[in-house]
Amino acid sequence: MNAIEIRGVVKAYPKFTLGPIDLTIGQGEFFGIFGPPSAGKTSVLKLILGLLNHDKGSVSLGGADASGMEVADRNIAMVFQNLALFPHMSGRENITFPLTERGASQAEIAARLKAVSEVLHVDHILRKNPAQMSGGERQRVALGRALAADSRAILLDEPIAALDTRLREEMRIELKRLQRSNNQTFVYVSHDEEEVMAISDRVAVMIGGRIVQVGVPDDVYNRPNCMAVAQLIGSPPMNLFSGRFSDDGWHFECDAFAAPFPLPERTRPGEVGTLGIRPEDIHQTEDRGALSHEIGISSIEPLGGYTIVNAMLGGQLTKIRAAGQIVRADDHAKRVTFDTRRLHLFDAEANRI
Ligand SMILES: Nc1ncnc2c1ncn2[C@@H]1O[C@H](COP(=O)(O)OP(=O)(O)OP(=O)(O)O)[C@@H](O)[C@H]1O
Repeated sequence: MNAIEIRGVVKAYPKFTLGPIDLTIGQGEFFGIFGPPSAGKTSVLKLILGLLNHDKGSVSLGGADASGMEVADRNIAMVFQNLALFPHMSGRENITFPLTERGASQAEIAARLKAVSEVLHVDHILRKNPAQMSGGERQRVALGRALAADSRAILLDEPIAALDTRLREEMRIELKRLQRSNNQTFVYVSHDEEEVMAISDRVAVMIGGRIVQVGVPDDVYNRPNCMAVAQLIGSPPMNLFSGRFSDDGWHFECDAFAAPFPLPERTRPGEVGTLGIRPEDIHQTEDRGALSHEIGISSIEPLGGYTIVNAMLGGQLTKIRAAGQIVRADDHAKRVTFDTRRLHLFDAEANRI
């Protein structure tokens, strides 16, 4: 049975319309929602939690219609970005708050606290107040509170955005481990594509109040269904060349180049379109054939294990991701070739061909 089903949901704010949203999240799934600021990600979580009433459509939880169901009856926990811990309560009181609220027995509270402390390693902070905790500790307490409630699903809204990079990476691994060991449904919102791609079983990409693509991270990265997703996912973003598909159906022509690419049958000869190529799919070559292009290197950014080469290709700035540490522009070839198995073609409406 699906943990969460959203069907045709629309919510109109005065200046923003969310939806229509259709989303199915499976029991035990780690589901990521990714999108730029103001895409509507938090609003989707609020719909699930019951903090937001929709104008149209339906939300079901565990197969039951949740319309009109009170927040407390939905049995869903949420970890907010600001964590929303009670400042006057200790770590222990914060974690056990939902259990105390619903009148759980002292024995149950003790058992749940023990279980949560074991997985989150929070024993040493149970007596501290939030003001005495580090960012990572507060984070653990907020998660502990969500886990202690033993809810149907946990919604996490940018839960680690405020932490430093190293701690974020640690927490990411910990979150995934927790979710797996509890086999609990997690819905994880982030505007950090690397984070959401690394942690999620499936990802929904939201833009302007709509979900534009849902898929496993590999699919969203390798088969973005429109140019907007292609540009949002991947860093540096995909290089896009606008041009047209030649009349003979064999070439893509643009200002930067006209080259024979094995265009799929679905492309319409003579139509305008866009060719996309990810920075890591452009390679150095000595070959001077029709599939190679001359570049003029404008700058290089050595980033440790790889180097970003900023180059002009037929007048267009093109990002190339080269393996290894390149420190001088002269150490990179002045010709490149595209991996033709990894081209992305988009039609005049910016949809994937
Ligand atoms: N209660 C509200 N009343 C009116 N407009 C709202 C309300 N809540 C959200 N909005 C608007 O809806 C849009 C989406 O907001 P939402 O917080 O869902 O997006 P988000 O993707 O989570 O953004 P962010 O990443 O910046 O947190 C925004 O333009 C916001 O101003």
